[in-house]
Amino acid sequence: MRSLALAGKPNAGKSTFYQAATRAEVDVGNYPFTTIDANRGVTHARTDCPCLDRDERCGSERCRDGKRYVPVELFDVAGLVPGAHEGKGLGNQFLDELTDADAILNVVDASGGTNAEGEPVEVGTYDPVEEVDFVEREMDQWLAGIVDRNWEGVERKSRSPDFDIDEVLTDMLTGFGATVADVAGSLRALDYPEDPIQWTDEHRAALAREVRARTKPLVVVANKADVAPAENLERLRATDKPVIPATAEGELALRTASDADAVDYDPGDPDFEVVGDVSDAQREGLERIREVMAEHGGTGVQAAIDAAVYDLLDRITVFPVQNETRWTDGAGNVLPDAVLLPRGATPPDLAYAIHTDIGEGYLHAVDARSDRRIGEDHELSEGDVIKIVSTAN
Ligand SMILES: Nc1nc2c(ncn2[C@@H]2O[C@H](COP(=O)(O)OP(=O)(O)OP(=O)(O)O)[C@@H](O)[C@H]2O)c(=O)[nH]1
Repeated sequence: MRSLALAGKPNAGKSTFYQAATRAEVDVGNYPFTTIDANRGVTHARTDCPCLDRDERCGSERCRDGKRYVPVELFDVAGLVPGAHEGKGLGNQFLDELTDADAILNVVDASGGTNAEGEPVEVGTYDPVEEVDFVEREMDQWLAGIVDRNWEGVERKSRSPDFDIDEVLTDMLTGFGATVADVAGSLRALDYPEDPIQWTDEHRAALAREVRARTKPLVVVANKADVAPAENLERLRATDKPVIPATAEGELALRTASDADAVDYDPGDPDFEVVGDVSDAQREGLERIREVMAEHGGTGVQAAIDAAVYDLLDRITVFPVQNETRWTDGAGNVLPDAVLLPRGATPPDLAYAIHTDIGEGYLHAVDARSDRRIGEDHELSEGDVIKIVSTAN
């Protein structure tokens, strides 16, 4: 799993979401992500820690009383405006960056208080449903442009006797994150002429749409839910996308207050408790956030990340250990790591995800909960605690 990208029109609240979601990070140097800069950081998916099944909580710095936070890269890309695929705004630079993302958090201003360019208008006068299609449309048109520009090459290759359209198109789209399965699935989903020379612009546009939908699934973050008319949220929910109402500003306020020991709050909690000194104005602000949380089950920031990781991308969390009795690594740390794997992953997949050497030297695996060996084809499950035995460890 590579990363999640925040996308949306200017002023929808992406920076606020990003700041809130990456705030708790302290130890950035320990992550395998190459570039960490102002717009690229670490957030966390939240799941149950396996230590909940033991007598004591594990004490990992990423476990808060059984709530486990699993690192995921998040990046925020500067303002996308309509026409970006033609180079408007920051245009292609934005779209290029999106190629890195496994899934997109499409941040929408659900209050309807800003227009397509992000300029303030009277709350409720702009239809946020417009914003739901817009990010997809920009990505689709941009990818269609890439396909168009490369089509002559595809036609040339089609004259070769061992021409394989899946392979040629995958080569072309691999930079966008497309696999052979994505390309083959896209080709089968629609009815295309066998000979690339007979393809029209519409065929290429349809292929771009299909590949994009498979490689960049999208969750709608209906932000500014604190001031959004209920009707807007209903209209957003009526689209065919997963929609998570959110208040990024509320989450940022809670995380800031939590850092200052003013409130007891863990990201993703449905509520919080005021535990420190706060001014009357602060208390009033916090109570307003509480009302929004009560209506939506939380601030929505953690829920949006979890929806992207666990629902859209269908990942499971697996906890590798070296000692299957104590659930520790070599240094005695309990449940030190959590790895996100695609559903259906097997012990060798986990071994490779830990390190290529561990994967190459794979011997067998032990399920630490049952203390039994599991086969190479065994499908791992959410929350599994697994010891990998490898010639490399
Ligand atoms: N009411 C309300 N306002 C919010 C919320 N989240 C963000 N805002 C406000 O919306 C405005 C825009 O937020 P930003 O986070 O800067 O928006 P952005 O999408 O990053 O904008 P660009 O950097 O221009 O792309 C700011 O004034 C925020 O305070 C929210 O949950 N509720």
